[in-house]
Amino acid sequence: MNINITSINPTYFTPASSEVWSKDFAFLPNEKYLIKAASGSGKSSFFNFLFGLNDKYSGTILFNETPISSFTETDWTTMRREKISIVFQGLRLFPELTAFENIQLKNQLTNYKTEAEILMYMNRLNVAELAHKKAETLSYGQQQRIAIIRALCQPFELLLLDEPFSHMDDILIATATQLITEEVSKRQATLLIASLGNSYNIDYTKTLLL
Ligand SMILES: Nc1ncnc2c1ncn2[C@@H]1O[C@H](COP(=O)(O)OP(=O)(O)OP(=O)(O)O)[C@@H](O)[C@H]1O
Repeated sequence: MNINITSINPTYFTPASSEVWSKDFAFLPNEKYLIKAASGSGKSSFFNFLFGLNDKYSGTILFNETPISSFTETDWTTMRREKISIVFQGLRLFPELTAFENIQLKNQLTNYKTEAEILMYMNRLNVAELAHKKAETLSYGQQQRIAIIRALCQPFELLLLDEPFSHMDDILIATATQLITEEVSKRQATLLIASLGNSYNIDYTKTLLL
């Protein structure tokens, strides 16, 4: 998916000058971008615009030439099932469901991954033994790993990760970035990672300061 952005700004606050707000730029397939953002600079707003959860902006965002402001709720539901996947800063796991159920809930919409593949991902991120524990009983770093696996268990052309590794140690981050970049390359997808500082040793096409 080609994403073209022309001079966007949130309508509800005046952001400081940056390489995102009021600028023109593109995100291309099979490329990785780091959005380096100070707290409060509007990183969640930017991701919510791209995920269709917030349309309070001026300027234009095009997905393959189509302004996303023209999408209906049905269009967005399809986009979120087939084209865009996200790890929210607040994760948004279902606390009463188990780790495995949280992943399957998303996966079952498209049956994108087999149960064996999901368990293999859980093994790689060292959470397989937690599969049947309720999400609310897991540490935040464990929940982050579940949210990452959930995001990978659906089709996508755009993967949005908002501070996805904040509670993970360096070894786990290296494993997670390996898994994520493998999946992104396989699908020729666009990866956007928002981070307050760390760039996680990923080979980015471009870093944008927000
Ligand atoms: N839907 C909204 N309506 C009105 N104001 C909003 C809305 N969403 C965010 N804001 C405001 O916009 C500003 C930027 O918020 P945002 O959550 O986008 O920043 P952020 O960079 O993600 O912050 P942090 O890194 O601290 O989570 C804040 O002052 C926030 O209160």
